[in-house]
Amino acid sequence: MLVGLAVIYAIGSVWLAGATDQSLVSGIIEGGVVFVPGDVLKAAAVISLVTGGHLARLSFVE
Ligand SMILES: O=C(O)CCCC[C@@H]1SC[C@@H]2NC(=O)N[C@@H]21
Repeated sequence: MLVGLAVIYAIGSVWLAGATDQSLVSGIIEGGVVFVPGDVLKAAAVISLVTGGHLARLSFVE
């Protein structure tokens, strides 16, 4: 999950910097860093659900 996010941040930041004619540092900040707090919370929620077995107990998840 963390590796996947890192790949998404890397691709998105480089793309954003190029598409908006910003420096790479600005692209990394606006395309990666600003999303880190929310993504950490989402990852923690998913890890909690999976390790707690809650997803497996839901009837719509086989
Ligand atoms: O098109 C947009 O408005 C921005 C999309 C950004 C998607 C990325 S995926 C990683 C990061 N975490 C999110 O929740 N959104 C951004």
